[in-house]
Amino acid sequence: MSFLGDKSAKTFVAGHRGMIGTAAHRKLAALGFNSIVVRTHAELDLTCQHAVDTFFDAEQPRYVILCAAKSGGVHAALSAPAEYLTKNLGIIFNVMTAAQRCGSVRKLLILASATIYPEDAWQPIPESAFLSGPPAPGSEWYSIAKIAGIKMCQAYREEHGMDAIAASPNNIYGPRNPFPSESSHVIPALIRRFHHAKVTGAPEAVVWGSGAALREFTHVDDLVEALVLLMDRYSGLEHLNVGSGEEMSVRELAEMVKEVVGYEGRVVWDASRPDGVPRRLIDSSKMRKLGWKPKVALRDGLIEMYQLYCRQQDEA
Ligand SMILES: NC(=O)C1=CN([C@@H]2O[C@H](COP(=O)(O)OP(=O)(O)OC[C@H]3O[C@@H](n4cnc5c(N)ncnc54)[C@H](OP(=O)(O)O)[C@@H]3O)[C@@H](O)[C@H]2O)C=CC1
Ligand SMILES: C[C@H]1O[C@H](OP(=O)(O)OP(=O)(O)OC[C@H]2O[C@@H](n3cnc4c(=O)[nH]c(N)nc43)[C@H](O)[C@@H]2O)[C@@H](O)[C@@H](O)C1=O
Repeated sequence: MSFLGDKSAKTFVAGHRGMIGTAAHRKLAALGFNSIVVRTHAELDLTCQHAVDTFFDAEQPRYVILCAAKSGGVHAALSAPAEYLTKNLGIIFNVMTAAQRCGSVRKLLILASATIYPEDAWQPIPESAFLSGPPAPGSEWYSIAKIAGIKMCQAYREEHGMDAIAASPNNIYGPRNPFPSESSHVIPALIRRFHHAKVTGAPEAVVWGSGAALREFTHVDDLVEALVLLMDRYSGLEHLNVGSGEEMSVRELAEMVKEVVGYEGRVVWDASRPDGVPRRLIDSSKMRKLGWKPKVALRDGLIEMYQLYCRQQDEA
């Protein structure tokens, strides 16, 4: 039976309070999945192997979508290398070993990342660039855990016949409650900063780096459409890229966020902050061949996020 034909099966969405996990949970509920299993971080620490084993033995899920991770933006990943490496390795290791051992799991999907690729990879980066060189410095701690996750999916498929797959998304953005902190990814950080500058009447607002870095932004609702498609129709050894294909500079992004927020002051670039890799555009043609087509235009997604931010500010 396919994933979409099996909506009463127990489906564990790990990390359902995070940005992607929330959207995945919402999407599955809307599709009619009626046995979704969730645990908060406080209820189940996925870095604790014994707790994860006990949970899988008790719940016996049939499907697992692993959205839990130690995740953050360019600065956060640079400043906590040990945490990014060990927590992400621990979560992936514990969930995959427990899923294999408990025997109930028919399919498992992990979220890798487009940061797995080397900085000098051909752009748009195809899946075949995987392990063609070391991952870009700065985020390598996080990336090595994601690389290990992809290799674990491949090893478990080869040795145990486990249907374990991996998606590698590029920069994802979308609604989230509570709104992410300043140390998070670029889009929520800029919404916060431009809004604050607007309401305080500040003449200028600071944006990190040079503005020259190129990034590809994909709305979280489009990503979860891809995840559902992968759960339903894909059972390959290779991880698949998920990105909108729309590339822009951080400078262009900052101008768009500024306009959506309605801030009329000046943008000042803080060159002491990291740019990260100069360019990261992935080739998602394999995902598109499966039938995936991103729908949310960046400007519309930004408007939705800013409205949410204003509502949250009003309620606070
Ligand atoms: N956002 C992006 O641009 C991209 C994300 N990804 C990957 O997608 C996945 C989801 O990302 P995203 O939704 O943005 O991340 P978030 O940080 O929004 O969510 C991660 C969730 O995982 C939970 N979590 C963290 N550690 C543990 C733990 N030890 N035990 C249980 N739960 C835990 C967090 O809970 P708490 O907050 O309580 O710690 C949080 O709810 C991650 O694997 C990430 O690496 C890949 C590419 C791009
Ligand atoms: C796929 C991959 O995607 C992400 O990696 P990232 O691209 O490094 O993410 P970011 O959102 O931190 O930065 C993007 C760009 O934006 C610039 N920038 C400007 N001003 C701010 C700012 O205020 N904050 C931040 N964070 N960045 C800023 C910053 O200098 C950089 O050039 C992670 O989610 C990673 O986990 C992941 O998996």
